[in-house]
Amino acid sequence: MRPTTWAYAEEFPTEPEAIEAARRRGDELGATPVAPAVGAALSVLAAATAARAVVEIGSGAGSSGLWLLRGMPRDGVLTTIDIEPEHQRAAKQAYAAAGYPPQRTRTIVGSALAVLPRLADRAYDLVLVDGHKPEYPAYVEQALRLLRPGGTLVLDNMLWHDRVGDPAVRDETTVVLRDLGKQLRDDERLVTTLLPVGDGLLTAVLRG
Ligand SMILES: C[S@@+](CC[C@H](N)C(=O)[O-])C[C@H]1O[C@@H](n2cnc3c(N)ncnc32)[C@H](O)[C@@H]1O
Repeated sequence: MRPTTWAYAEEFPTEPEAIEAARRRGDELGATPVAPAVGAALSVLAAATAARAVVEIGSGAGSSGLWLLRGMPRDGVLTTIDIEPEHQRAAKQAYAAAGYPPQRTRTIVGSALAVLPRLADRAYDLVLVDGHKPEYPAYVEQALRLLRPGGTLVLDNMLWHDRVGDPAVRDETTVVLRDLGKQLRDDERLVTTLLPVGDGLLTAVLRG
């Protein structure tokens, strides 16, 4: 694909003002927010699957959560986890500033690997993974337990800054993400694709 076409597609979505503000806050806090094209894909996935119960690992300052909420049905609830209280505070403010009532979000401060085991089995329609990259395999193990049959698993950064696609790059995080992508691709329980949007959005549906 020509770089101009690529850039056109990446810049195609219109970013709502409240999400732009959350993205800027995320950048300030060092909680790298999803790019608008990734966010728009999250909205579409949430809308296409009418995801009412969503878990997010890595709230940041709320960008990805706002994109998800945008696509979810009006009575949908986003459960979002972040280890940094300051990030979670910023995310909460972002949801309120965008007009979402508090009952639409459940914000949890804590380590994802401590929080996830407390969430119910087969109770969620969609799980977004955007936390600490080396922990992705452990998040996935939990996510597959949380998802209902037919539910959607989404992992951001699965191309990891152009590193995953280059076999010569073998640092620890890259290898973890590369191996995980292939493992999910080959998992018979899942229907999987790696969308080359933003930094790579691996999307998988748990077969019913
Ligand atoms: C890439 S940022 C998430 C950005 C967010 N999804 C967005 O679009 O605005 C990663 C987030 O994961 C959080 N995080 C890192 N390690 C974590 C852990 N072990 N448990 C939960 N959250 C973690 C960080 O504090 C950070 O806010």
